[in-house]
Amino acid sequence: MSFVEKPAKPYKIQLLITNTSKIITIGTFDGVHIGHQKILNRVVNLAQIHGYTSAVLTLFPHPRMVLQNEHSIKLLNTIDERIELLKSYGIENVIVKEFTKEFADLSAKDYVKHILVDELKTKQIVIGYDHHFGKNREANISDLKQFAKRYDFEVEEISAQDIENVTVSSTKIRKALDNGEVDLANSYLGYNYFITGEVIKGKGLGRTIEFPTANIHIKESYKLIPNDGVYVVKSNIEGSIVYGMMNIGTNPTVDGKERSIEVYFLDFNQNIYNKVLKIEFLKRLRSEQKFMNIAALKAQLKKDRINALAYIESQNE
Ligand SMILES: Cc1cc2nc3c(=O)[nH]c(=O)nc-3n(C[C@H](O)[C@H](O)[C@H](O)COP(=O)(O)O)c2cc1C
Ligand SMILES: Nc1ncnc2c1ncn2[C@@H]1O[C@H](COP(=O)(O)OP(=O)(O)O)[C@@H](O)[C@H]1O
Repeated sequence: MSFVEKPAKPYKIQLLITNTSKIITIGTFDGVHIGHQKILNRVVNLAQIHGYTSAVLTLFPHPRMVLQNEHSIKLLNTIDERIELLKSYGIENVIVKEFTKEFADLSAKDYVKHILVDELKTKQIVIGYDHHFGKNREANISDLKQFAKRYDFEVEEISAQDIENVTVSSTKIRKALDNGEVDLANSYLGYNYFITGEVIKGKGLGRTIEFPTANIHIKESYKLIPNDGVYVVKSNIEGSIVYGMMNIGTNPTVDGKERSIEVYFLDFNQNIYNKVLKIEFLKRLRSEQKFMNIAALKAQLKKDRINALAYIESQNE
């Protein structure tokens, strides 16, 4: 199977903005990693103390996609995944603003007055010391503190020290995944890196070698796919945890041209065409190889299965 890179469609998100006083933090939060989680925790705790709604203002598409027209940029989460992750850490109101050229052109004052104060009813902002905002990133945290006095909200600054103490970054996680180091990425994320996609028809070859594979189609072309290779993975299929081994690559043995993502699920025999699966990466087993023939590939798949089972057993002890 293949997944075709389509240009990202303009994304319209209609999410309810609650009509309540809010404590918010603002950012891209790509990955929602352990550093982000610390900030989210602070927002959730303060919201409870003050009786505010905890909220995140996040922008989509990524500013670089819009301002530099960079379509090659890959993100750790699709926008839907980002919303779900933010909610899973206790954020009550996730507000996604479409990042357009017009949005980027808002002056710092208009952004604070119209969006943060009037529209979102912000009472407190938790934000990093180096945050910039408004047209051309014209305003900084000391400007924000001036606005706070004028419009009656509070600013809690996260210090340079606190930010440097968190040695994790979205960039580091992207690099780890580009190298296939999923266990390193998982330790930075605080959860297992995952993809979400629909099971589509492949060439029908897998079944003939007794390794049927679910071919996964990810509709968001900006989603980062880990480096080509074979991985132990896990999914929840209709309430049951199912382990599997995934191949990401071009299937050189059968002279494949396009990159595909396919999973052979262990101890599993169900038709799952058209189902949308969330699949977590657990461990990298090996690189994709070109074998002499299909029999050699099949022999390797049997070895992969033994290695995958040994890994799963070692984790479940
Ligand atoms: C765990 C796993 C590992 C694989 N490793 C390789 C590999 O190293 N080289 C390769 O050419 N194909 C590899 N494949 C892909 C097979 O070539 C592929 O499953 C087969 O072509 C069937 O494709 P289909 O589902 O589109 O019919 C692997 C598949 C799986 C599930
Ligand atoms: N153990 C399994 N792992 C993955 N898919 C399975 C398994 N058992 C049955 N299936 C089903 O078989 C399909 C894969 O069969 P396969 O012969 O590889 O065809 P295709 O190339 O069209 O995906 C999957 O999409 C799924 O619906």
